[in-house]
Amino acid sequence: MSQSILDTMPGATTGTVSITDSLNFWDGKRVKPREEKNAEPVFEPATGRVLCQLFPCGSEEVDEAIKSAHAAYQKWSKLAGMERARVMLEAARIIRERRDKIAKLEVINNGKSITEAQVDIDIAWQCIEYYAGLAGTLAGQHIQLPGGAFAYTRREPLGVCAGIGAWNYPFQIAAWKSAPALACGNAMVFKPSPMTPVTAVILAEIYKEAGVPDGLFCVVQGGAETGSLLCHHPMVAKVSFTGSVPTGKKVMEMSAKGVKQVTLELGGKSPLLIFKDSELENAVKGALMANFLTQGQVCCNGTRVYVQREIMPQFLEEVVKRTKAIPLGDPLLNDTRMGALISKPQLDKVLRYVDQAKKEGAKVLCGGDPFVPSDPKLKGGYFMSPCVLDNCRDDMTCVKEEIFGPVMSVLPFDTEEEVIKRANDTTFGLASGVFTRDIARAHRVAENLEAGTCFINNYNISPVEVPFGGYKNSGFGRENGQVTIEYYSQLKTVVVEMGDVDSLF
Ligand SMILES: NC(=O)C1=CN([C@@H]2O[C@H](COP(=O)(O)OP(=O)(O)OC[C@H]3O[C@@H](n4cnc5c(N)ncnc54)[C@H](O)[C@@H]3O)[C@@H](O)[C@H]2O)C=CC1
Repeated sequence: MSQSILDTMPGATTGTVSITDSLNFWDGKRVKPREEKNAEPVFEPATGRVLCQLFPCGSEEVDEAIKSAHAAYQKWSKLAGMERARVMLEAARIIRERRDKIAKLEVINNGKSITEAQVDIDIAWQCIEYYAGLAGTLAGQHIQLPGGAFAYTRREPLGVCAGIGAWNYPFQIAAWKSAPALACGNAMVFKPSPMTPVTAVILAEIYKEAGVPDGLFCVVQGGAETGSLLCHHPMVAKVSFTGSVPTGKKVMEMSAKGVKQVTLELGGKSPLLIFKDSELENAVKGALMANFLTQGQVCCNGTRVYVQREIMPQFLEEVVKRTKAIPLGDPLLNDTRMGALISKPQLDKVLRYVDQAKKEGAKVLCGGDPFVPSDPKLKGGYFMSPCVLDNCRDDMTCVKEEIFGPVMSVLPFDTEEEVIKRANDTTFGLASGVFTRDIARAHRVAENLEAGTCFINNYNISPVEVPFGGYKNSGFGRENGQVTIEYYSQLKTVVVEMGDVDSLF
């Protein structure tokens, strides 16, 4: 039981945890893999040790999970919103109570710093609490028609929804997808990234403990194959996906075959515009928040930092000073602010981007190297020093492609008109940001940037009340906020005749 792994967390340190519990969950319990074949090792990023083995679910297991979700859906969808809310609030309470233990387990599997993981878990329970609050408000409309006839609409769930997650926010993504789904009366089968399989099943156990019907939130483990089984399954009504653009396109294609609804939360290469009238210290802090959370592996990061030419020297001096001072190392230590990247291949990929940037003429002002902490147990970890690149141009690879690592590209600009054009010259459109003291400019820039979010005088804050999602290739549909109810429900119109049928025939 998860209790046991969570209960070992208070004393756990980096490099000491192994997980042998099975990581699938349906019918209200952990389920052993049917066959222990095609095992994939799951690593602890801070040490490079094997944390556990992942056994991908095949078609029979996926089918079993979906059927168990469907049975739960039939019970759950008949409850009043207020009844669902009560169970969800209990789940939120349990998460809040175990927050530090869950955060620790998340760090061991993901490599991010404990301070950040604690925030992630807080955002997860807040999201469940928020949608619990909305569950009781779901309602339709009443429309009067001629002759006393009338119509009304019912907001109904979709059925079994599939959630497919990325590895950068494992527990939080599972909460962001399941909370609105469950609030609307749906069930969910969730597939975490095969690199971070460990905490979604803790969420499943907590929902169960809070009182959801068995099967309401299931976890199937696996990679692309298991994910495509979910997308193709005829009993899945909707797929909500977080991940890369190429995979998102495949998910949409597969879902189209069954006319399933999709929400796609994909990658980005977001611009951050810093005008010369900005409060410089805040702008610098904003640029760090826009680039270095979760070792830079954040989809909405503002990795193209456009700085107005007049303030470039002061900005660079301050940003480099603060970047060099980021405490890097054992992610379970409270003082650490940057941990390890998710995997060796991801680390190598990010380092290659830095090399490529140098070849194309960028100047490394700091970082961009592999980092070996002095603690011997961290020698095999996937660490690199956070990097600031100067002398960047819009046509460079590091400015055009999503790096998904701690690499900030800084570019000079002269005018507002010019920088908006350059900022929008991308196929992505997830987020954007602007620092300025000029209130009219701030709103004008926000209006003109082609992105799903624009942060004014801050960056990367994501309160659960606020919708989150992309423009252009960064996807569509939204997570968080009231609007997400629309993406997990459908409207039924009921038309009521009060007189005789006026037939044309
Ligand atoms: N917009 C957003 O909210 C976020 C976007 N991302 C994006 O995700 C990427 C990094 O995450 P990864 O896990 O490497 O992305 P990925 O696209 O490789 O995988 C995402 C998920 O899809 C699954 N998957 C892979 N192939 C599949 C297929 N053919 N059918 C169904 N499922 C499949 C994976 O197993 C994983 O669970 C980055 O590009 C990043 O920008 C990451 C986090 C948040």
